[in-house]
Amino acid sequence: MIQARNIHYSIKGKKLLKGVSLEAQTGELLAIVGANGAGKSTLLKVLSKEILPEKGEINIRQRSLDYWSRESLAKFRAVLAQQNALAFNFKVYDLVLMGRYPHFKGNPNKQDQEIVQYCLEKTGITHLAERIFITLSGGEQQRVYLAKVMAQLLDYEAIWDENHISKTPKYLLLDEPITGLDLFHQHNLLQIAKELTQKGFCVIAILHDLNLALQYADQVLLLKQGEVLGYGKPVEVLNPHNVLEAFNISVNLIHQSDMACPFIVHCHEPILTPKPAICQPQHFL
Ligand SMILES: Nc1ncnc2c1ncn2[C@@H]1O[C@H](COP(=O)(O)OP(=O)(O)OP(=O)(O)O)[C@@H](O)[C@H]1O
Repeated sequence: MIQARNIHYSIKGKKLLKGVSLEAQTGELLAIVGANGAGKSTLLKVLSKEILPEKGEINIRQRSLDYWSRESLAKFRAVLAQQNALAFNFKVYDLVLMGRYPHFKGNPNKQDQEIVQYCLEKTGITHLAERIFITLSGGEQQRVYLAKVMAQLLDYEAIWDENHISKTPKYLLLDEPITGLDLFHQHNLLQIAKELTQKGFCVIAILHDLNLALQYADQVLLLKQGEVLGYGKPVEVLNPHNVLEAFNISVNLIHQSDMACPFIVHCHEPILTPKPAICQPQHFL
């Protein structure tokens, strides 16, 4: 379980996170949603120990995040950041193999290589293995990042046994993982994330597409200006009232009998923008 309690974070006097708490279990996909600038990436950076909160507590595997060194965290926690800065002249295969670095000393063994092969296959990039990373399209690059973080965390047994559940919990933190992906690959990525939850992973993903959050998340954390506006089951959190409050847009939740979850559509109601004061004729009198 990853637990965050009462997290506060400020930068240059601006409060970016104000008392955020969450609890994500293994076997669960938690989606973090909210408008641009709501604090989602900041929260993910705090959870991944990239930045330190000024107040609050984070526990992972029943121990404070402070307890874990970066090296030990790298064995069971991987992060797909929004802006990656990988060494771009590497071949795709070598970049994905870098995901295994926390696990081997010196040279990768056969198991590391098989894990890499498996992750290339799962993300549909085996045919790109010998390509130089910078020559790939944006969506292809995004799948390489996914393959790399998968390779970092997967147990060898998991590639042979689809029912394998990791004995030690794994944590995958994804910041807007579907950026640049086409519709097929958006669903493919989230299906992989779901499968990983069934292998003993806890996945926390920032998503902008609320319909994908409804479809794939077990829980949703809705942020507004650094505060939690809603936290719980997707259909409960992503109700029209909360969506209006968080995104300033009117929506309806459409339920269809042949669909497992409702979907959100924009409806053309007036939105709650602060209206400019309209001068009434008497003001001119
Ligand atoms: N280093 C910084 N200096 C000043 N302000 C910052 C800094 N980092 C983030 N912010 C501000 O903090 C707020 C939250 O940023 P954050 O990146 O967490 O938002 P977000 O919810 O991930 O947004 P988006 O959906 O646009 O990616 C934003 O207003 C951003 O401009």
